[in-house]
Amino acid sequence: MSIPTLEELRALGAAQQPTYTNLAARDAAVTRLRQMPPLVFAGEADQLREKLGAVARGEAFVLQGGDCAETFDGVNADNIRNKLRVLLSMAVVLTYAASVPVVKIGRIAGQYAKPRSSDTETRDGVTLPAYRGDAVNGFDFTPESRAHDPQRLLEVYHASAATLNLARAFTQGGYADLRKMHAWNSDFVRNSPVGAQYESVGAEIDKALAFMDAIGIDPDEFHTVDFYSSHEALLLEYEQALTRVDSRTGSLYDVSSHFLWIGERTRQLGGAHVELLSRIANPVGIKLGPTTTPDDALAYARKLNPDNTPGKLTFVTRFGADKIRDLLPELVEKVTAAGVSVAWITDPMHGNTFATDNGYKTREFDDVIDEVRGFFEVHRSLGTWPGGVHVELTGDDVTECVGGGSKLSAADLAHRYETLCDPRLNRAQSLELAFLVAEMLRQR
Ligand SMILES: O=C[C@H](O)[C@H](O)COP(=O)(O)O
Ligand SMILES: C=C(OP(=O)(O)O)C(=O)O
Ligand SMILES: [Mn+2]
Repeated sequence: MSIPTLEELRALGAAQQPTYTNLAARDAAVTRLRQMPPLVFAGEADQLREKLGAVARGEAFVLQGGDCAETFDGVNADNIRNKLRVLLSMAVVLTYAASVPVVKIGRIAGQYAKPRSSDTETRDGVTLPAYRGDAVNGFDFTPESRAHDPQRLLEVYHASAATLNLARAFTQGGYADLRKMHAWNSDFVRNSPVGAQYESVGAEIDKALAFMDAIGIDPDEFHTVDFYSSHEALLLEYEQALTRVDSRTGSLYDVSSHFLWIGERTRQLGGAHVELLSRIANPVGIKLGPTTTPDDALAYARKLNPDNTPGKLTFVTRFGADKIRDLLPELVEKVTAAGVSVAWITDPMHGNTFATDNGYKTREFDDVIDEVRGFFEVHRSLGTWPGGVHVELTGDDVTECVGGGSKLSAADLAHRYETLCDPRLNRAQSLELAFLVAEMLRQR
């Protein structure tokens, strides 16, 4: 395998790309990115691929989550810690309540570029380029801010490096110690029912740990957590510049992240995104929306995982709660019958987005849960493994998705609607989802 050039990739056709006007500045940014050290090590991507192999075999479950769109402003300790805390808390609930190993992957440290339904946005008669994520342009509604700026690609690199550095410190340096899981949520245990539920899991785990201590078992796994990064591989300039030859093996790795996925809007067979990800050894995912045929899925598997290596390929289905029970069975049946090794994950967010009358893009918590339930039902009926969930969430108490235990209404959304793209589950809704999914897993 060789690294495809940007010219080769562009010739294949690539949807959802920025339109830079200053090509010299674009090329200078790419040249600089090529000199930057890797953000992740190839060996870590290999480890994740092996863990995802266990998922493909039905022996482990994936929790993948984070912002729809990370922002440069969001690169601060509180924001990163809050996101990690909610993800690790959810993982504890799933691991303990369902007794299944959980592979933890953040939509983090690189999730800065967004595909959009429309190239433009109009406000009060003024039309400007749509916001495409901090990797491309600014959210402020001015011509200067909305211009596509290649210098932002370097800022993505630095923001990702800072985020990963703190994530590594938190997960390897003691904060994620299982003995401290009570402290992670102590502030909100008192005023929410799901907090109290979390506290009772914590108490049970404390008892189990005390018992193991007493008989002299103290494994490393209790002190540190294996945590991986992921984002949508959308911007060709960025991902190609960070695709490198691994000196150990001669294989190619995209060292911008451990796991990369291809989005629903850029999954053209024969297109640039599928080509680039077919060349790398990282574990990769592909989002599959309701128009995906079984033949498409088989073609993706041949192209992205020609050796049929378990863990190399993840199918992330995002059909919508109203479609999953009708459309998923045929896909799973034909892929399984062809002997294709794949980890199946559900994204119960992107097929369930709607706008409220008061103008907010939102999702209904019950629809999200219903899609996960449909995903479990289909896999259970076919004897295949429901391998994980992929969710948009934040560690903060935002009001972006309606419903959940606190019954957020459309009128409540104005209170703390902070996302720059899609609505995320807040901290309580995320933990509620974890308990409900743990229950579904337990019934296997
Ligand atoms: O996560 C991304 C969104 O689903 C995608 O960007 C489409 O959003 P839009 O319809 O607001 O453009
Ligand atoms: C754009 C996204 O999803 P999809 O490609 O499935 O629409 C996303 O994950 O934010
Ligand atoms: Mn999204």
